[in-house]
Amino acid sequence: MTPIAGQPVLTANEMRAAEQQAIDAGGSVEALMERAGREVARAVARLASRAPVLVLCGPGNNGGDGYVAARFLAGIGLDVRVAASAAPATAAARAARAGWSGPVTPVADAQPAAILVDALFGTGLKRPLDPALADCLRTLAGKARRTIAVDLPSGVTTDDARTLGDVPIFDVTLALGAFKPAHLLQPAARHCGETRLLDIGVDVRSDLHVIEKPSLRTPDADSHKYNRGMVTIVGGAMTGASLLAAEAAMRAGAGYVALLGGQGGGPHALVHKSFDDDALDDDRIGALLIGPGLGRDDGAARRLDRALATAHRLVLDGDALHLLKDRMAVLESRAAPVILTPHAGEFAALFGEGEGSKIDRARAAARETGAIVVFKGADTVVAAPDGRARIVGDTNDWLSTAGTGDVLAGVISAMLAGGMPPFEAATAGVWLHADAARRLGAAFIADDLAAMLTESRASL
Ligand SMILES: NC(=O)C1=CN([C@@H]2O[C@H](COP(=O)(O)OP(=O)(O)OC[C@H]3O[C@@H](n4cnc5c(N)ncnc54)[C@H](O)[C@@H]3O)[C@@H](O)[C@H]2O)[C@@H](O)CC1
Ligand SMILES: [K+]
Repeated sequence: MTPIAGQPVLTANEMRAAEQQAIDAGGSVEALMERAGREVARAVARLASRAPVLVLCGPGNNGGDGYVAARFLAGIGLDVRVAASAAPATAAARAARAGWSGPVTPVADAQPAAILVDALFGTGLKRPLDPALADCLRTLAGKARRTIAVDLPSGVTTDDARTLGDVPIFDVTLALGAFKPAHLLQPAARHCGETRLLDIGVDVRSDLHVIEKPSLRTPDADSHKYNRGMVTIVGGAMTGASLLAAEAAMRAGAGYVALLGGQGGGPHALVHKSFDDDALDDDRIGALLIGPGLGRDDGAARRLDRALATAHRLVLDGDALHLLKDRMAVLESRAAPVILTPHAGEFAALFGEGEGSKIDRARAAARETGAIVVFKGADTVVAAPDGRARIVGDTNDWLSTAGTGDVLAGVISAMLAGGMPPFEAATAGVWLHADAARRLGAAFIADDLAAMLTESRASL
């Protein structure tokens, strides 16, 4: 089993191309399938603890993997039964079927077993499952003690991570050769349960990766508050949100955090200033954050216009994104980097529903604006205008509470002010935010999250 952090994520076509390269380099589909099936069998054997296994095989190569896995599992003495939804339709699947010496029953006649292995469809799924087959899959999954999907749960789309119909929630999904978007993006990801990556000997590359632990500079004898990074936050109607962002920026490592035009409060280390040209024109500002608690009235719009007119590196969040809708053209004219941190609603308001997966949409928005786009959610995606993208691998659904977005905006601002390039700053911020949430576990509030950043930052 390979750790998830830093791993490349491939679409169905990219995976096929990678497999083809392995074949062109002297391999064969059959050899890849043999390896995939053997790795699946190893993983299933560990999960099965010698309980009876039912393998469901589809017509394609996913089914082929199922037949090979069944052969290996029987070879180590497990009680294995195989049921097929259709006859094998590829040469490799036919060869795999021929290698299975036991009986094959129709899926409709299959008896439930403690361990269910779903090898019906993988990256080749084209349409919803036939209703009768989907029904059998749900029933057999419901009666199993443990459900394991080979490559992908049958019924989820690989690239845009949709569910076609009522797909069971699996306990474990064994990703073959590489993670695919469906393993990470919602709603498909939740149907995968715990995803484990199996190495099938295919060299995989992508400009989309799971976010990994960043490497950050620690302060040294030459450090002072300004070269650690100065974050200036533009305040507004709701001071609490600005204060959460401010505390997060400090605990993520910024050397100096100032709040302009706020209403007081927050840690003593936070510097309060009025919102005026002097405060904004300070060229020591490493990142200017506007949006958390800004409000949406004319005063807020004036503050945003003033912030956009500066030459500072900008992080735009919350209300600033709402107000940005009428000001998109300004982004193109800015020389200094901009990071946008929309959640789904803000994203749709700015860029529309768009085409394709969340990754495709984030990439298109980054290309269109020239900004780094942090498309937030349980499956946060960070995209750069040049096509690089990262996706969070470590999620905690307890982050769905008020103020956690303000905390993220503060962390990203601290990374940007500390001198990281904007794409790296955004991904490092998302990692720190997720790490703090992981440390907190459950039922935390945004204030706890901001406070926990000290530990996350210290762990790097
Ligand atoms: N290509 C390769 O070299 C390798 C592929 N591997 C496996 O192969 C899988 C991809 O194989 P395939 O491209 O054959 O695709 P799948 O096995 O996912 O399924 C494709 C087959 O199912 C049919 N189909 C699609 N949706 C259907 C539906 N809703 N109802 C009924 N039939 C439907 C298609 O017409 C086709 O016959 C991967 O997920 C992985 O498990 C592994 O064996 C490793 C090697
Ligand atoms: K499957």
